[in-house]
Parts: sequence; C-alpha cells; structure tokens
Amino acid sequence: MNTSITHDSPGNLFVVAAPSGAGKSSLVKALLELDAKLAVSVSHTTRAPRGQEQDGREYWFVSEADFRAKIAHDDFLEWAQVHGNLYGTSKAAIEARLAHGEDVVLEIDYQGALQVKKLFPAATLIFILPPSWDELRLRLQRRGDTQADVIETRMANARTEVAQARHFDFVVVNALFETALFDLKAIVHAQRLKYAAQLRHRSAVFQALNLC
Ligand SMILES: Nc1ncnc2c1ncn2[C@@H]1O[C@H](COP(=O)(O)OP(=O)(O)OP(=O)(O)O)[C@@H](O)[C@H]1O
Ligand SMILES: Nc1nc2c(ncn2[C@@H]2O[C@H](COP(=O)(O)O)[C@@H](O)[C@H]2O)c(=O)[nH]1
Repeated sequence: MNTSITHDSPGNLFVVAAPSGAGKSSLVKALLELDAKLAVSVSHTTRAPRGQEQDGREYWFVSEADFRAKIAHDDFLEWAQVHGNLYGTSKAAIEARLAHGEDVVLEIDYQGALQVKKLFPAATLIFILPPSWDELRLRLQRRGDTQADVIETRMANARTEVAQARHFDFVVVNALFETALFDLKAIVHAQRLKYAAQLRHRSAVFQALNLC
C-alpha cells in the first residue's frame, strides 16, 4: 500500500479502538470539543445510516461496489470488515491534515488499528474498555439505535476485540466518563510532548547548538 505519511509527518496520529458500545465515539467527541488541534477522520462504510447519522458527518455511506472500487484504487490507508460491513479510512482524509501539522484521530476497529501501526509505527494506539460485559450490553441497549440481533453479534465480536487490547500502546477503562476523558487527554498530551522532543532531537539546529 502506498502512503506518503511518514515518521516525519508533523502531525500526530491517534487511533482509538473499542468494542461497539464501549463509548469511543462519545469520548472522542468530548475530546475534540476540548482540543482544537485535533481533527477526527470521517470513514467510509457500506453500513446503512443509523438514527440521526448524516452522510459526510459520522461516515461517508457508500455502496459495496463503490467501496471495492476505492480498494482497487488504493484509496484507503486501512480497511476492514467489521460486524458484517466494510469500513475504511481514506488516505485523502488524513494526509493533508497531518502534513499541515494537525493531529488526527481515527475511530476504527482493532484490525484497522494494527494495519495503521504497521504502516506508521509512530501512531499512538489507544484501546477503550468497558467496565464489564453487562455494562457494555446495557450501553448498546440504552443507545436505542441498534437492533437486538445486531447487539448480540456485536457482543460476541467484543470478546475477540478485547483480546487484541494487548497490542495497543494504552488501555483506558471507560467506567466513569469524566475519568476516562481525563485519561485520554493525558495520553494525547504526553504523546505530543514525546514526539515534539523527538523532532527537536533530529533537528539540525538543535544539534548545532549542542543541546541534545
Ligand atoms: N462512561 C459511560 N457511562 C455510561 N454510559 C456511557 C459512557 N460512555 C458512553 N456511554 C454511552 O454508551 C453508549 C455507547 O457509546 P458510543 O456510541 O460512544 O460507543 P462506541 O464505542 O462509539 O460504539 P460504536 O462502535 O457502536 O459506534 C452511548 O449511549 C453513550 O452515551
Ligand atoms: N477498520 C475500520 N473500522 C472502522 C472504521 N470506521 C469505523 N470502524 C469501526 O467499525 C465498528 C462499528 O462501527 P459502527 O459505527 O457501525 O458502530 C467500530 O468498531 C468502529 O470503530 C474504519 O474506517 N476502519
């Protein structure tokens, strides 16, 4: 897969994954409201819109034929089949932002997250865990936009997904929302400082001044 994103892209890439219903969209939305330097990438999907979702806001909703044409054109940074539908992050959605120094967050599943890490090892992978299986089911039910059989599929898939958390850089338990949001903010802040230090370390000026 060709991509122009490199270790030296000035923006930071954050990847947030979680089993469906754990609260990743709610957390990322709250994080974006607090952090003007962060932008979320809008994925493409073949799933039908849910509830009040709008094309171009939550997702780009496309047919399977269109999605497969994009795969053939190598338009995706990553893509995966999740709960029976196709989802992907288009390169166009994030490359320009990263190149301009904006930080980007991807809300994607673990398969996509691991693909991104292979292509871009500097990406920070964060896995959100629900406090329990019962609470996960309750959150999916309370959200009220997912059919009972789909909830069961998502609960079954959640076991496989949670087993992948060990490959991530950070794990956040979303029990109390404000605590999880605080953890997420702290991770983003710490990673920015880390990569800023690494970039400075590489800069010729820094070396010339003998500061590293
Ligand atoms: N800490 C929390 N305590 C209680 N409810 C929560 C918490 N975090 C999120 N929720 C609620 O749980 C439901 C699922 O959250 P959300 O839609 O953000 O999950 P998600 O991981 O993005 O799911 P999906 O992958 O299906 O989009 C929502 O109704 C949300 O308001
Ligand atoms: N690999 C990718 N996974 C994605 C992407 N966008 C969303 N997702 C994941 O799909 C499931 C289900 O989402 P839902 O909106 O139908 O509830 C969830 O885990 C998302 O994170 C993507 O671009 N690539």
